[in-house]
Amino acid sequence: MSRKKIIAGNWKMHNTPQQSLAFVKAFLPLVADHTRDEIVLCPPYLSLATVVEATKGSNVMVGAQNMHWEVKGAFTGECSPEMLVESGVTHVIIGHSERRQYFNETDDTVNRKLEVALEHGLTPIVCVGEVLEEREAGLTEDVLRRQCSRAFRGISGKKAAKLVMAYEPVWAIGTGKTATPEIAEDAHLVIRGEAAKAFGDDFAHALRIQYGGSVKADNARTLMSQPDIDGALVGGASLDAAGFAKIVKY
Ligand SMILES: O=C(CO)COP(=O)(O)O
Repeated sequence: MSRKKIIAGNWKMHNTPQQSLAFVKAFLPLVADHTRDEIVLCPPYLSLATVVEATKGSNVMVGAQNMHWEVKGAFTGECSPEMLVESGVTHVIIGHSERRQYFNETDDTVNRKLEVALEHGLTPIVCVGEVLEEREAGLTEDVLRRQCSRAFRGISGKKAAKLVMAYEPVWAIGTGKTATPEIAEDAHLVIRGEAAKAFGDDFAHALRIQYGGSVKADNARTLMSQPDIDGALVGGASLDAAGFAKIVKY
């Protein structure tokens, strides 16, 4: 079975609503005929509505970069799954390493968010990946197994059908140091193995696993030609419409 690749741009804290609109206007014509892959833009919260509106009827979907696990409540500064769904958002990134590093995201909160995202019909993109010290200490596989098994805890394969995983080695994010296709492929196999343990072989076989970390137009094709790399989660290089379109069309 071939897995449809999913290529997502994580804009992080870039692009005001006006800047986002200008991006979408430039980007849509460049990818209008592209049906081979799923294309997702993940703007910051305040630009979500603008991007949803501007991409309506197109082949581009919209994801959030985070969300809370509760539907409502006294959680100042947070955004709920219900709010995302009502805004026309279809995808949500969960457990990005920057959230783990700067905003106290843990394997446990990732698990709670994953469960709630699935309950609300969102397509979760769950990020896992080791930091440099862990890789150098030979702990990559342990870290990936732990992050995956904790993220999947208590979740049924039936419910998890929409799940997308992203392998983002932290040492490759924003550093220009891309993982070699072999390193990425090995990590993807570990993640697929954990999915098989949690949800069964058929599920794992259908699961899409993106690679993220210094993906550029000139390395996208090599990465995505690996058998277990099913797309890309692109940071810096997704901020330029023409450049990101090139990645999408790798
Ligand atoms: O964190 C990333 C995507 O979520 C990757 O960022 P860069 O593509 O800028 O390395």
